[in-house]
Amino acid sequence: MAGSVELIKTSKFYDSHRAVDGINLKVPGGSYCCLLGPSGCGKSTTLRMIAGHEEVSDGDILLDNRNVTSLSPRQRGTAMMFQNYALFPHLSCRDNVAYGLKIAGKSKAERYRAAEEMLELVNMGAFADKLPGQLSGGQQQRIALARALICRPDVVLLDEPLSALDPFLRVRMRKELKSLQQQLGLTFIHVTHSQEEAFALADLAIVMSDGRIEQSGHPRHIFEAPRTEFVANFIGGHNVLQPNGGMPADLQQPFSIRADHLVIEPLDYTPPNTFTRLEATIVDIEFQAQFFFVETRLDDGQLVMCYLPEARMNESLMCLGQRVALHWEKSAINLFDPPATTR
Ligand SMILES: Nc1ncnc2c1ncn2[C@@H]1O[C@H](COP(=O)(O)OP(=O)(O)OP(=O)(O)O)[C@@H](O)[C@H]1O
Repeated sequence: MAGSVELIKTSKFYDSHRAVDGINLKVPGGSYCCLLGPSGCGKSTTLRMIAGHEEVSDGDILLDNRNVTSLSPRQRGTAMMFQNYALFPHLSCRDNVAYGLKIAGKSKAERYRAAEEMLELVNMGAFADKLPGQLSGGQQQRIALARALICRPDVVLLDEPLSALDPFLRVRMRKELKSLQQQLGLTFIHVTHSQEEAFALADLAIVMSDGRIEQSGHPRHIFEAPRTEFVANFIGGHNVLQPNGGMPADLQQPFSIRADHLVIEPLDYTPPNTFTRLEATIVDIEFQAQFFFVETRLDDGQLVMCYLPEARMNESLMCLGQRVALHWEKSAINLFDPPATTR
């Protein structure tokens, strides 16, 4: 399928600072790929290099196996949608959407016909004559998307496209983005801070840290088996623990265990021998609708969080300061890659 993107040992230096550090990445055509990571890890720089808005310091970028590293944004067949939508405030929605075709030298009739088609595609046909300032955030986002799509790109690059929206609209618009991407069969590369957003959208999630790729793959696979301590901490829902005297002797290295894979029982409970048992003290309890978040402290000071479904919450057992026994099935332990092979 058209729209494959490949980065080969691609780096970006700002003076001596390595914003992106020799990353290798293959995004198959037609994928929904999310670049995910904390602020400053190099997501937007990577996206801008793919778009051609940022010069590559080292390495190559291939689009459909064609080396585009030194081509201008317009020569690449990509379209970019910016965080603040960057709509022209004095132009109607029709003219905003048609803008790319004007630059490409198309006639007014041709660009208006195409703009109206795109406006229909994003359900904004009725707003063609409005100015961006007359639209809600979600509507502006649809116009920005129509504008990005009008030149029929194979690859759409989206920099934090949902961050300006309130939480309710964000969830609605992310469903629309995904359904449009599937309907058009395009490659979307979407930058986000939000693990939840990336996991909901991506068939391919790329977790970045400090200019490098920590882990890439299907979100479900990343969640089931984070390869590094950083990934386990960043995606959330995991406890990263250091082995201590109370843990099985074969656990010699840090490991992670999912918060929803832990069981809390009274101290006198003895689990089957396929389980690890540790004693802990409850230090925090939060009600979070479908489940309770219970934080405990092991005797060596490590904090362990547990998600307990509401139905399993025993209010007499779960109170602050209570001593409890934590259990987890040994098979639920996730071991990280040895440091030398993680990057
Ligand atoms: N034009 C620039 N000049 C100098 N340094 C830059 C420039 N743009 C980005 N950087 C630096 O490069 C690193 C990566 O920045 P980038 O914007 O790619 O991160 P990001 O992961 O997208 O962050 P955020 O989520 O906050 O947007 C940061 O340390 C940033 O300060």
